[in-house]
Amino acid sequence: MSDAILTLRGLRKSFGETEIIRGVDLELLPHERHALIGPNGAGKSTVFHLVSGMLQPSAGEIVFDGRHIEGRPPQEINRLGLSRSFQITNIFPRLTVFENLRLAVMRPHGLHRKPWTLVSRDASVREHTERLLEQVRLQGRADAVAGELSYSEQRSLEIAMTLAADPKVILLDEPMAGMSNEETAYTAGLIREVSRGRALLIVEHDMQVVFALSDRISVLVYGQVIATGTPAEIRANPAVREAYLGEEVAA
Ligand SMILES: Nc1ncnc2c1ncn2[C@@H]1O[C@H](COP(=O)(O)OP(=O)(O)OP(=O)(O)O)[C@@H](O)[C@H]1O
Repeated sequence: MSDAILTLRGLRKSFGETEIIRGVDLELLPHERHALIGPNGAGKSTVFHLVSGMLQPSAGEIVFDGRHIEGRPPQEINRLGLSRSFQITNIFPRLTVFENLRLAVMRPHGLHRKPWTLVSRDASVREHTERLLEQVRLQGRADAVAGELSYSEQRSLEIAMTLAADPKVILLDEPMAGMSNEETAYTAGLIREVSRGRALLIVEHDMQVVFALSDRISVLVYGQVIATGTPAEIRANPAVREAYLGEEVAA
């Protein structure tokens, strides 16, 4: 019996004749920060698409919190407590920060239309939204139009939206892409805070961030996990250095 909150077993995905994910095994423990790294085209985003339900696996199992979720629709997987970062394109640019986040908070409550609960629900939705804004330090920007936020502020909003349903597992796909060093450091700190008490699976190309943030790292090369271990173990692994890291992080 495994303690993992998320388990991938023999996961495979082909596009036409080409097998891109070639038997991936991976375990995410309940409170760990786990990075999935690997060269361009290794299949990292495809793994995320499979786990979040955007793509159907060709074979294999995905077990989340004791339930098989392979092939289930994204909304259902999300409702079970696995949340993938919303891309910036999911932010409504003309709505305010508060309005965007409130929509994300309301989504898991469904569309119950019981008038006698509306007032109390409104208050709790507002409270929850404010708490999330504080958590990602956007409370001062609540009334700003989302489309006018800076890039890293948009990413913070995106992270808050990911947290809205209080997920057990968060998947973040390249959250630092396109950021300056300063923005990267800020966002890394934020991710560290908001992932506390949850499991995080992150795909990120910035190796400094990956090695500083992760409890464990899995290395995906050509659709297979060639190693999983602590940052120190991964850094010292000869196969990983040969296939991916090279001398970059050898020091
Ligand atoms: N829908 C698709 N149809 C056909 N091939 C695809 C499809 N999606 C991805 N691929 C191919 O699968 C391979 C893995 O892509 P994927 O985006 O998962 O890699 P990645 O590790 O996330 O890469 P990067 O680090 O560059 O983001 C690539 O060769 C890509 O061209």
